[in-house]
Amino acid sequence: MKIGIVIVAAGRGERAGAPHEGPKQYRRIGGEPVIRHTLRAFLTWEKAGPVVVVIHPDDESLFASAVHGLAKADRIIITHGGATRQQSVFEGLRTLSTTDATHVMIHDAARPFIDHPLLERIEALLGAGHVAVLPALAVTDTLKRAGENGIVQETVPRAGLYAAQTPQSFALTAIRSAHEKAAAARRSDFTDDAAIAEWAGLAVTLAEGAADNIKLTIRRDIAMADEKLSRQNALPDVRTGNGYDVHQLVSGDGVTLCGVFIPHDQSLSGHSDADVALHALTDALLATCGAGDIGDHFPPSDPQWKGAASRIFLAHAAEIVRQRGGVITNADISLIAEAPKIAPHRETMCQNLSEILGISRDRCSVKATTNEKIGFIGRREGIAAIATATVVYGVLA
Ligand SMILES: Nc1ccn([C@@H]2O[C@H](COP(=O)(O)OP(=O)(O)OP(=O)(O)O)[C@@H](O)[C@H]2O)c(=O)n1
Ligand SMILES: C[C@](O)(CO)[C@H](O)COP(=O)(O)O
Repeated sequence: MKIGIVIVAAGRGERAGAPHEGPKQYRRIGGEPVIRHTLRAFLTWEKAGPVVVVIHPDDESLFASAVHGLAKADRIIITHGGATRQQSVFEGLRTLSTTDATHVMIHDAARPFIDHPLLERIEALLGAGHVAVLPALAVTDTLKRAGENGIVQETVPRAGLYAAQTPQSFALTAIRSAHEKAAAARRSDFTDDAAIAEWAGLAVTLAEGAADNIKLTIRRDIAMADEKLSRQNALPDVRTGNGYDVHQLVSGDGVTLCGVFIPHDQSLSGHSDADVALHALTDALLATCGAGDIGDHFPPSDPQWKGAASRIFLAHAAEIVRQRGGVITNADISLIAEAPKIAPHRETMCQNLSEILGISRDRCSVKATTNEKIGFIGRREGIAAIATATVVYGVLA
């Protein structure tokens, strides 16, 4: 099973009003265009195959700037839509049929809160052989039918009634031929693909929808979505990372710890200057943004790092953190060493951290303990370091 995605984004959003603000799928919520949120959800879902986006011919440049810099956006196949949602979906299906997709999830660009658990529920049903899957929520309000005069005519029993969502998902050939049949029958009044599937005689299976997966339809929906995301974005994104490193002690004339050379009757062995403390802190910083570890950035197999000062590694990690929008708020290192004595050098070590990381001295801490003569550290066979970094992301965005 290969699941292709069709995202329809060719509508004009008339019910959202304010045409001078552009189509609703390009308006900004939480600082980004609606469609960027929608696309990110699919592009980051590892089971997604080809992604077709159906846009209006007038929106080429709006679309290009909406996806600019979005990870994996180069996978998107763009096609042009028609005058109705039905026609736009049909165009998307035609385009998707040129790929190796066997199934399709058809989604509204105007539903930016789609989440992976819902995609997984649908995928499980498709995988179990259901030809058409409709995410929907049971209606919970009491339903009334009213005349144009605003007078209620009846209360409609809500038992068995569901509000349809997207992505409505199908075996690709089945939904494509249902659309072809509808076009041949000149039926252009379907508001969703499940309705076309039902009309064509396909069995449509319900999947539990998601309360957050609303369609932005009127202006208020967009304002509420913006408020919701802005509230989320306002929460501090505080992350901590930890790092651990150990290097062997061999006979020598001193060790470098936190950038300070301490004369000693042993040295730390390693490819670089073997500054175990800065290595642990480098890993801790990288861990706050999922950027791998020190070995990924400075492989020991690379001769250019032979004898290198480890402050280079730490400065590089700090730069990665900054590029990803992080502000380093604390750096804490615990050294575990039987000897040499660390205490006389702690202040210089903290000042080194402060200078390399570009943060104030009071945000840096170096502590040391012996290992009570126990184990490899106690036997002076090695020195270990544990580091914790605290970084706040997004505050400068
Ligand atoms: N000709 C159309 C009409 C709609 N859509 C897309 O279908 C989704 C759901 O449709 P809807 O909310 O009705 O969007 P609009 O048609 O844009 O809104 P309106 O009906 O208010 O004009 C939206 O992502 C919309 O861009 C589309 O691709 N092509
Ligand atoms: C497909 C759909 O999102 C399912 O709820 C919806 O039917 C499309 O939009 P419309 O507002 O009904 O035109």
